[in-house]
Amino acid sequence: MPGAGQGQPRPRRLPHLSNRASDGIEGPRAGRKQRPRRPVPESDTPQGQPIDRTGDGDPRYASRPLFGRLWAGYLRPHVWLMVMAFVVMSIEGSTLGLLSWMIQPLFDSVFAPGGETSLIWVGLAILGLFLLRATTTVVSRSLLTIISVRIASAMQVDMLRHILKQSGGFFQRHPPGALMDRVQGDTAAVQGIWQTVIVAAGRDVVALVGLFAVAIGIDWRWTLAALVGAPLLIVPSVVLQRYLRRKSAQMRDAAAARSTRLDEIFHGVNAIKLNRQEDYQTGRFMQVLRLLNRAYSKAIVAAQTMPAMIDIVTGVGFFAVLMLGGREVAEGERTVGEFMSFFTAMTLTFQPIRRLGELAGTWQIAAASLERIFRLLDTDTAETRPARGAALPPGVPGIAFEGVRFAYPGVPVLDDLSFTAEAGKMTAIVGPSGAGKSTVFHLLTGLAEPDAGVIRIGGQDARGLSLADQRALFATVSQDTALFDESLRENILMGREGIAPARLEAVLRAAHLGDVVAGLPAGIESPAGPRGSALSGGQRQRVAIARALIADAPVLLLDEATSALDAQAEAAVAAALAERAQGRTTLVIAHRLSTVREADKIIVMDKGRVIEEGRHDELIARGGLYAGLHALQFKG
Ligand SMILES: Nc1ncnc2c1ncn2[C@@H]1O[C@H](COP(=O)(O)OP(=O)(O)OP(=O)(O)O)[C@@H](O)[C@H]1O
Repeated sequence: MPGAGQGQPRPRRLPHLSNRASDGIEGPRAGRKQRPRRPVPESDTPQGQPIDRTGDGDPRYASRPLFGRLWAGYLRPHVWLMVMAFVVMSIEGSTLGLLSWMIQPLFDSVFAPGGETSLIWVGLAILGLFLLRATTTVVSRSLLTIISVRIASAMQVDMLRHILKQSGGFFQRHPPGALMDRVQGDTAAVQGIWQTVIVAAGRDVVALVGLFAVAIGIDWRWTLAALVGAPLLIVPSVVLQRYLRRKSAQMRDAAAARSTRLDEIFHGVNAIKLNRQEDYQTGRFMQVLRLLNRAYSKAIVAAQTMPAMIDIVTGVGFFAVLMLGGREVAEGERTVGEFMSFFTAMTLTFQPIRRLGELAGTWQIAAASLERIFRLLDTDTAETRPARGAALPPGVPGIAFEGVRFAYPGVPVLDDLSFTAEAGKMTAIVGPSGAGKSTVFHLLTGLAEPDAGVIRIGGQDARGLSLADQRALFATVSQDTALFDESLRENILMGREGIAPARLEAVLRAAHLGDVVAGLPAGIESPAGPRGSALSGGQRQRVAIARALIADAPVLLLDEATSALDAQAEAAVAAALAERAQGRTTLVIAHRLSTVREADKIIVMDKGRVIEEGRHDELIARGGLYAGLHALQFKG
C-alpha cells in the first residue's frame, strides 16, 4: 500500500491564479506571495478564454447607456408600479421634515408656561406621523419587491433564451458554471438596484427637500454653515466610483470562476476520487476563492468609503453650526426651540444623505453586473438562418455534402468533403478516430454551419431552411447521451405529447428497455438521476435510442448508437433500428465494421475527406483503408 500522499499528483500551480496565503486561505503552496498578473478568467479550463471583459471602456457600457437600456428593457413595463412606490416613498420621506418641524412648537409652546393644552395635540401629531411612516414602509417595500422579482425573472429568461441560441463555440468559451453565475449571480446583483434608486429618489430625496426647507426656513446661514464641507466630496467620489466599478467587475469574474470550478468538480467527482485529487482540487478552489475574497473586500471597503466621507463632512457641518448657532442662542438672538428644530432637521438629514452616498456605490456594483448581462445579450448568436425558412422537401430526403469545409477555432476538420446519402437507403460513415465523422452530424443538424460548400437536404440548400425545420427532419442517437434528472418517460418523450401508450410500449421493447423499466421500482416514472446517473451506460444509450425511435423523423442519424450494449442487446436493438430504417434515410457512424456490412453505401473518411466509398465487398476488394481496418478487426 502506498503511504499517504504517495503517488498523488503533485498540485500544480495555475499560471493565472495567484496563491497567496495572506487572505487567510491556505493553498497547497501557501506562503508564496504573488499578485495575479491577469484578470480572472471565467474558466480556468485550458480551452477557456476570458469572457468578454467588463470595464474595458466601451462607451456602450458606460453608466448612462446602461441605465437607459435597463429602463427601456426592464423598468418601463413596471412604470405604474414604480410611480405608486415613488408616491408612497415620498409620503414616507416627508414625515421626517414634518417631525423636525414639530420640534419647534414642542420647545417654544408646549414646554413654555401655559403650553399644557398643546401637549396632547403635538403628541398625537407625532404619533400619527410614526403610524403613517410604518404603513408607508410596508406598502412601499411590498411594491418594490414585486417590481424587483419581476425584473430579475425577465432578465433571467432573456439570458437563457439568448444562451440557447448560441452555437457550440460559445459554450466552449463560456463554461456552464460561468453561465449559471451570469444568469443567477449577475441578476441577483442587479436586483437590488432599482429598489435602492426608488428608495433614494422617493423617500430620501423628498425627506432631504423637506428637512432642508425646515432648516432654511429657520436660518439660511446656519444651513450654509452645515454644508460647508460638501464640496470636499466631489473629487474623491468620482475616483471612488471608478475604482468600485473595476473591483465589482473583478468580483463578478471571480464569482463566475468559482461557479465553473464547482461545476467541474461536482461533475467530475468520481474522476477526482479515483485519481486522489481531493486536496489538489480543494487547493485550486481555494485559489479562486482567494481572488474572489480579495476583490469582494476591496469592493465593499470602497462602497463604504463614500458614506464614511459623508460622515466626516457632516461632522464638519455640525461643528460649524454649533459655533455659529450656539453662540447666537447663548446671546439670546435665537430661541432654543429654533436651534433644536434646526438641529433635529440636520440630524435627520444624516441617514438619507448617507444612503444617497451609498447609492453611487450600489449603482457601480450593479453596473458591473449589468454590463456583463448586456454584453452577454449583445453577443452574436451566430444564427444566420431565417426564422421562417423555405418549405421542407417532401417525403424522405436524400443528403448531399458538396465541397464542405469546416474548422473548429484553430482546428481544421472537414476538408472539401463531398458525398451523397441516398433517400431511403442506409449510408455508413467509417474511418479513424478524429476523421470528422461526428462533425458531419453536427453540420447536418445545424449545430454548426459549414465555412464553405453546400449541404443539401432533399435537394434543398440547408441554409434556406429554418433550424427548427431542419432539426425536425432528424432523429439522432449521438455518442454523448444527455439525460435529465427527470423520469424515464420524460427523458424518452422529450416534451412530445399525444404519444399513445401502445406506441411507447413498442418503442421500449424495440430499444430493449422493456425489462429495464419493469425492474425499476416506479417503472417508467423512475427518475434517471442527475445527468442520467441512476442508469448504466448501456441503459442510457437505450433511452437515447428510444428517444430517436419515438421521434419518427424521416432521417435517422446513428453515431455509435449501440456501442455501449452487450452483444445480445446490440443484435436485438440493431434489428429494431434496421426495421425502423426501412423507408428512411439512415446515416450510421460505426467503428465496429461488422455493424455496417449491410449498408447500401459505406463512406470511408480520413482527415476530413472521403477517401473511399462503395459497398462492403467492393471496399474489401479494393484493399484500401477500409480493407485494412477490416482485416485488423477480424484478425484471427
Ligand atoms: N468542439 C470542438 N472544438 C474543437 N475541436 C473539436 C471539437 N469537436 C471536435 N473537435 C476536433 O475535430 C476533429 C474531428 O472530431 P469528430 O468528433 O468529428 O471526429 P470523429 O471522426 O467523430 O471521431 P471519433 O470516431 O473518435 O468519434 C477532432 O480532431 C477533434 O479534436
